[in-house]
Amino acid sequence: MKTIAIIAHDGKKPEMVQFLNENRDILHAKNIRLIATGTTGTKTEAAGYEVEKLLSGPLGGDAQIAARIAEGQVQMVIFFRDPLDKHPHEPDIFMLMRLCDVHNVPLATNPATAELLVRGL
Ligand SMILES: O=C(CO)COP(=O)(O)O
Repeated sequence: MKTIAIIAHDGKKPEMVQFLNENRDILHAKNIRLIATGTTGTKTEAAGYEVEKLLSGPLGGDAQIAARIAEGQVQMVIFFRDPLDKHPHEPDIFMLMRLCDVHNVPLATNPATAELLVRGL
């Protein structure tokens, strides 16, 4: 079973919910397991998905997902970043993205890319 980590900054959470709604069939058909940072996870549950919720991003959620990536437990990351906002946990965000590259884990940072990745599952 593949695990996808999903994360969205506040300004991008509506787009994440829309993405999850639009891709429900494929995610269910492929038996995907979801993990998420705290608030993104709450929105994901509200959209009708089962999801393992980690800490909220600013409290270490990105770092927790980064650790899972380093341990080989995550096969894809969908991270809708808000490029127009500042984030106090920027170092954690960079660490997560860096570890995707270190471990060759597909990373989508916008819905157009995420759509292509999910179609390739
Ligand atoms: O801050 C985040 C990613 O950097 C997201 O965290 P939340 O899902 O808890 O809002």
